Amino acid sequence: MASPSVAPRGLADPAARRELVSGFEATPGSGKPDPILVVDNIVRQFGGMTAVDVQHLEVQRGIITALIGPNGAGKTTFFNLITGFDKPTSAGKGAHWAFDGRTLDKTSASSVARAGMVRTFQLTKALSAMTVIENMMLGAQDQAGENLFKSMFRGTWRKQEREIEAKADELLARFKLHEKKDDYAGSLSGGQRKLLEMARALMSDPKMIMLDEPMAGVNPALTQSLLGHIQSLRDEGMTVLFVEHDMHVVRHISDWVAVMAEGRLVAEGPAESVMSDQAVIDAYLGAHHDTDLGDDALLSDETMEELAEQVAAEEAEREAEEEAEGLR
Ligand SMILES: Nc1ncnc2c1ncn2[C@@H]1O[C@H](COP(=O)(O)OP(=O)(O)OP(=O)(O)O)[C@@H](O)[C@H]1O
Repeated sequence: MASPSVAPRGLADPAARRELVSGFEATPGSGKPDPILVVDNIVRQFGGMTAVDVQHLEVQRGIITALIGPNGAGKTTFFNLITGFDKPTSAGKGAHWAFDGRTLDKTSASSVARAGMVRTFQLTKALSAMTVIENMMLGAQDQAGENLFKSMFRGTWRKQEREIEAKADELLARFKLHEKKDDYAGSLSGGQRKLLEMARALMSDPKMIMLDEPMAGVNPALTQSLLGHIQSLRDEGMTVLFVEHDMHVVRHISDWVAVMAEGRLVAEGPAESVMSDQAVIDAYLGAHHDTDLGDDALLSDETMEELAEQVAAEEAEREAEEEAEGLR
């Protein structure tokens, strides 16, 4: 029987997730009971330097997996390779990866997205010069590709456009960006940009969303809201794979953690055990000595509330200043 493409809602229950991951072997490349992504022999060299050399990785369907590792470990290059934005040096020489049972070895980036594996993109200069809703519509176009093009000729374009716009409106409301709909994306705050990047990726109803540093440049108040959004996607049955440097965030939301160092997968396991793994500590310390491997106390509700209050006070101050300027 074909495996379901979306995980059962049962994984919204933390106890069910703990039970599921407790059955995974905490070793690099370990097998998973229902992997949505299976990667074999992905090597990428730049000149004589091996940036990525992942022999085997399985990503379990329906949970949040974090991909961590020190600077230069190869995480972004790995994301680029499996989403078709770069080509492995091992292509044709044993490189193989499959998503939801479908081989993606020779697949273009747009076909990977259509298969349901969608990554977020940082807002480039060009995207920043477009409005929020235009970004959302473009997100749909990226993913719908040929089908959308064909439908324009079939005369169903208007209907489809209306449907897409309705979906964009719904997502913008969910991510509290609706009031910004007609603003330029470039005018959004760091956190709002991250929300837009996520909303844009969701326009294609992905099965797995891949987030590259979703918390970078986000203020503490929005961090909590972004974390909540990521968790709700998982609770609705989506698989999440994310690269993140902030270990507090990794500890807070990951169900499972995979660690890369010098291009290789060096550890896998639940966050707490991975972060006390000697190979992981060595990899981080070897790369840079000041890494904070995360102290959960800093993410307590009380701390988050304090930070949220601080941010609210700063925002109120800024608004008052802007108002005063407007009256002048
Ligand atoms: N286009 C390229 N040409 C040459 N070297 C590259 C290229 N892209 C990446 N590299 C090198 O490959 C290695 C892995 O880089 P990558 O950006 O994938 O690491 P990363 O784990 O994402 O790092 P960070 O956490 O700092 O973003 C680094 O040594 C980087 O300098």
